[in-house]
Amino acid sequence: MIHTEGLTKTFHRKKEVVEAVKGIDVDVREGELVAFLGPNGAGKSTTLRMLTSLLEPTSGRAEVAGFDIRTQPAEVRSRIGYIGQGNGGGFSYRVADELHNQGRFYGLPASEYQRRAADLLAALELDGLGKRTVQSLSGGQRRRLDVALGLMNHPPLLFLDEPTTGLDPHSRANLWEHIGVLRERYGMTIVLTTHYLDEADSMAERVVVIDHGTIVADAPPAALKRDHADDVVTLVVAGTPGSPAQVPDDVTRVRAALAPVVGEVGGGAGEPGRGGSDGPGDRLHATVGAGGDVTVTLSTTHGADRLPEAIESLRVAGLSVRSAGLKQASLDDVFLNLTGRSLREEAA
Ligand SMILES: Nc1ncnc2c1ncn2[C@@H]1O[C@H](COP(=O)(O)OP(=O)(O)OP(=O)(O)O)[C@@H](O)[C@H]1O
Repeated sequence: MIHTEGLTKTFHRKKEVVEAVKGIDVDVREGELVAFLGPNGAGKSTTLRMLTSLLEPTSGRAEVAGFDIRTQPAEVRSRIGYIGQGNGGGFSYRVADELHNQGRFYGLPASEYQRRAADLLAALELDGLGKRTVQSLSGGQRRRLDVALGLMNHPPLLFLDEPTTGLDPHSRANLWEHIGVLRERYGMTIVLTTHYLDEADSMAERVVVIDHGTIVADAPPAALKRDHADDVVTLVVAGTPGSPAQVPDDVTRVRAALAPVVGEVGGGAGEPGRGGSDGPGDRLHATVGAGGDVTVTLSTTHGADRLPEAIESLRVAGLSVRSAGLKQASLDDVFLNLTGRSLREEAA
């Protein structure tokens, strides 16, 4: 559906030169749901605007739905839907009129655009609102109208630029539900941008992480987390009551008990474990707190498995676990490890 080679875009604004996109190579297969994830100004919208033929690339090439974005923009446009960041409907217009006008733009006969409009209003739970003006709709309804407008030409490929930004959590979930239904019904390929980490994680089949105009990672969310981030298991183990002289023994006992869980290579504080320097492996840190308890943190790719194994190993060794916790790897950890910055903090 999409194939790009070295796509770039440089803006010249007065004396300022902004290299918004610095060489994007990406392929999207038919039926995929791909999220472009990155902080503000990363180049996501600019990439989307080039792929939709709204913006001419500075260099590089791209084929979208089988057509060249530079030389065959009309063919591209007739096969895509594009839902930009702003609301598409004119505020004082009626909902149904907006949809019908969109159908006319695509040269559909009246019977066809009326049928499609009615179908989409029903599919997006907007039925009954056709006669209302756009400005009278709620934020979530307005965004769903945007989606309906983008689907009037039944495009095989849909671009959504930050579809859920500004919506409350309920409306976000609701819009996603509708996108899922539409995808099933029309078998669309979907490319969207977002800076909601949770959304990219749970909804996208593939996440393309963009930073400073380049792709820094491109994989399914689970693979990104496996390859670029760790789960962290935290355990507090009761120390032996008595003199401070026993402290090193407690740490040694805890380490010995956890050695089979961590694996043959892992175990040294701060040392790379399985996976070596090529990727994250198990890493164990054990320190003694003021109260004499041993705090263990285990960085691992399989936290949900390691946590019960670790508790059981400590129990078998006669050690008592006071508390245990698991923080699973997130796409923010992935972004942090790849760029040295937190996407969550930048968004805030
Ligand atoms: N028309 C333009 N003229 C000059 N600079 C531009 C123009 N459009 C975008 N830029 C700049 O290009 C860079 C990338 O912008 P872009 O909108 O693609 O980022 P983004 O990742 O979509 O960000 P956001 O999440 O905020 O939408 C930014 O520095 C932006 O200021």
